[in-house]
This record gives sequence, structure tokens and C-alpha cells, in this order.
Amino acid sequence: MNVLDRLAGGLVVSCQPLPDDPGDPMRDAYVQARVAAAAVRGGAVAVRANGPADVAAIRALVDVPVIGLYKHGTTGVMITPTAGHAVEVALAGAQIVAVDATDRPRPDGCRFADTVRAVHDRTGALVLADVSTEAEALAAVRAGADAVATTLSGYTPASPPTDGPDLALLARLADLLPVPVLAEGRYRTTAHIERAFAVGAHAVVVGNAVTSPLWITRRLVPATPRGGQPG
Ligand SMILES: CC(=O)N[C@H](C=O)[C@@H](O)[C@H](O)[C@H](O)COP(=O)(O)O
Repeated sequence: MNVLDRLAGGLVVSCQPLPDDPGDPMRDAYVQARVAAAAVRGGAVAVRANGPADVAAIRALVDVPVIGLYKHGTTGVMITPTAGHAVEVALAGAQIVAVDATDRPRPDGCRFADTVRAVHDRTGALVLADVSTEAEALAAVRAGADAVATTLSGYTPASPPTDGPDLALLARLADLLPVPVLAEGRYRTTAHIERAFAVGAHAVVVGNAVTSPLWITRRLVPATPRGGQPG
């Protein structure tokens, strides 16, 4: 069975520390592996994780496919920005490598297509193109991406931020593309997940709403009389 088939119709849980908080106590490969194991026990069909150390620790503990990425940098292309990052995370055990497929400049001056070629030529992994627009998705498929995810919608200059998930982009991509389309980015409720599958998602990825106590607590605390007042 193709590794993408193992994701079909299921929930993928993204196990990552908060990218914008270097002090997140969850920033630890052992911790992320335990979080991943809990997600799998709860029914996740695959896990998404950041960096070779977390990917290797998770692969050692769970039996489901791992989508690996390698975040680097603080602006622009940050999700697996170079072919080197992509190959490294694949060699750490990711069966699928998530790569920013926008047309923004990359730190090594290479193109998304170069990363796809490097991953396919040098590892057995597949490439998941993280996109923010329809044009990026079409270009990613032409460049050889094996699957596409809506991950970056709301996080690039080409895609306005929204509170909820970008179901409109998901529906267009599911309709247009010859490859599986994963719903990712701000999926937080069962209603979001049901809507994603209703418009053709291959799988739905949920991150912070499941795996970040820091993110969840920060959303709940403002509803208390104490608000953000320290103890
Ligand atoms: C934009 C970006 O860098 N997204 C990252 C991609 O790996 C993660 O920070 C997200 O948590 C992940 O996509 C899941 O999304 P959400 O946590 O909204 O369910």
C-alpha cells in the first residue's frame, strides 16, 4: 500500500512545539514522541513532526507514517527551505517530506522542483507541497509533488489571514488536482473536519488544537477574570 493510501479518510496529528515561542517546554524530542504515541492511540492515521530529532524519536515509537518537515529561519520560506533540509528529514525517517511550495525566494537560491528531485532521487520519501494558493498548488504538481496541503493559506502575502480553515481553497484544490489534497491550517473542531471531507480532503491535519498545551491555555485564559495576570 502506498504511504499516502494509509492516510486516506483519516486524521493526521501535527506534533510540534509552538514555532513562535522558543521557550515552549514541549520543545523536546522525547516529549513529542509521547504526544505522537497518544495521538496514534486516539486514532490518528499519521503524524506530522518538525526536525530530524523529533522525526527519529517518533518513528521509533509509533507505527504510522510520519510526515516530516524541517523548520528553519524566521521569515519567508521556513518549512523545509532547502533540498538539504528535505533530504535530512527524510533520512531521519520521514516517509513523506512537507516542503514550502510557494514561489518565494529560498535561502539556497534553488526552486521547489529541485527539492522534489533531490528527495525522489536520494531517498524513498514522497513530497507533500505546502501551499497558500491555487497557482502554487498547480505549479507544485507540475514540479512533481506527490500530494498537496493547504498548510500555508493565511500565512503568506498571497493569502489573507482568516480565523478558521480555508475550506474554499481546499475545495478548489480537491476538485482540480490529480494528487491527494490534505486539509491543514486552523482545523480545530469536528465540524471543520466533517466539512473538509465533504469537499474532498484526502486527510485532515490538526496541530495545536490537539498537541499544544501552551497554545490551548493561551486561548482559554483570556476568558477568566484573572486574564493574563501572573500568579
Ligand atoms: C504555517 C505553519 O508554519 N504551519 C506549521 C506546519 O507544519 C505548524 O506550525 C502548524 O501547527 C500545522 O500546520 C498545523 O496547523 P494548526 O496548528 O493550525 O492545526
